[in-house]
Amino acid sequence: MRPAKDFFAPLAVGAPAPVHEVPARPARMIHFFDPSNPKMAAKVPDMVGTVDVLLGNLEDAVKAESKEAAREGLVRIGRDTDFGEHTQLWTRVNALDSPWVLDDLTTLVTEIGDTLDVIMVPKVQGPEDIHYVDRLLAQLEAKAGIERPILVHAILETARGVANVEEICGASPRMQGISLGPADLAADRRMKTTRVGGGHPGYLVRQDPVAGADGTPDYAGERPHFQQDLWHYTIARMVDACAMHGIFPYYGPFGDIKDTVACEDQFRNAFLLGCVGTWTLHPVQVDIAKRVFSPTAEDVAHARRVKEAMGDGTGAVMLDGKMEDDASLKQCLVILELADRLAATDPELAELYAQKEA
Ligand SMILES: CC(=O)SCCNC(=O)CCNC(=O)[C@H](O)C(C)(C)COP(=O)(O)OP(=O)(O)OC[C@H]1O[C@@H](n2cnc3c(N)ncnc32)[C@H](O)[C@@H]1OP(=O)(O)O
Ligand SMILES: CC(=O)C(=O)O
Ligand SMILES: [Mg+2]
Repeated sequence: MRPAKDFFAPLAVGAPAPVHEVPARPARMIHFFDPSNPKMAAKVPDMVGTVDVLLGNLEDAVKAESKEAAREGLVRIGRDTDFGEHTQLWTRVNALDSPWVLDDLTTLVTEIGDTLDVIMVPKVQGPEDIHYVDRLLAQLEAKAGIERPILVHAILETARGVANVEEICGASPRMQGISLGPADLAADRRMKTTRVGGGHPGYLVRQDPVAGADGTPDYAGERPHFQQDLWHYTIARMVDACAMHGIFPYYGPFGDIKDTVACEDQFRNAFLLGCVGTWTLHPVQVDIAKRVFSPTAEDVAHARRVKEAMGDGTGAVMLDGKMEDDASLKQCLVILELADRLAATDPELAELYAQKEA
């Protein structure tokens, strides 16, 4: 165990000092692209400013024969692209047990480490995986003369990872956040869904049977049923672990690209439960993520009214027939803080929220 006094000490001589608080930069959508795919890579410069995070993916979805091309492509993009003030560059490296990850980390940190904001580590099993990456990054940062620490994001996609999620979140001051990895997690848990995220029509609850003419339950009669969220438990657990450690939870991929309606539902469930963003796999998902992970103008206006009505923040008042008090004010302050943060980087939202105020 690392004692508290050493928690924020650099792990290599010459490495930058770890951050004491993870910067709350907007990351409503982490947009995935394959740097070995020339068509996708060519679109990256035009996406700057339209997405909060561009993520060069090196892991799953990149063919084994293209791993080196993806790594080299990402180095080129990192060197040649101006990411501006508001779009971050992240990467997802290959898994820690793969033959590619050591070269991924070594190459990326030494070649474009000062441009990379966050490294996403897949299939994290426990704090030991984060400790390994933490020390190695410190060594590489020192070697490359990088002046601010690169942050680490873990994907929650194994049963062991879920069991250890609190320890993973607290394993290093580099920990920026966690994303749900529903595909690998489903396989690892031996769940029986073959979908990449989203619900399943078989996972439902059904209303009790009503009594038939003879007074006995009519099991064959019409009985409303409702599809349930397969991911609720894991997302809720991830949100609590992240909140406890002051880092950020994200929904992951929604693989049914054509089903934009269910995609929006899944994203919104995650937003309401506390996630700050999601992955976008295709350009069609970007606006959905932007819409869902930005509070609505109505929510912002309501939160402002509660804040106003609550004066010094204590006591209870009635507003539109509803009780508001110290606790509901805190809920409203969450919305207002997020709205202010997003408006600072998104002029359209700034205007929308200001209009509602006028
Ligand atoms: C479980 C996990 O690990 S999830 C994370 C790993 N998976 C990924 O990263 C997947 C990323 N996304 C993709 O690979 C692709 O979007 C696919 C394979 C899902 C669909 O690709 P396509 O069949 O080419 O989609 P489609 O034909 O609708 O693409 C339309 C245009 O958008 C482009 N495009 C598609 N996805 C992206 C993207 N993620 N970023 C930028 N541009 C994209 C295509 O190149 C195409 O460009 P064009 O009009 O110049 O030809
Ligand atoms: C997100 C991811 O990697 C997965 O679902 O497996
Ligand atoms: Mg995965």
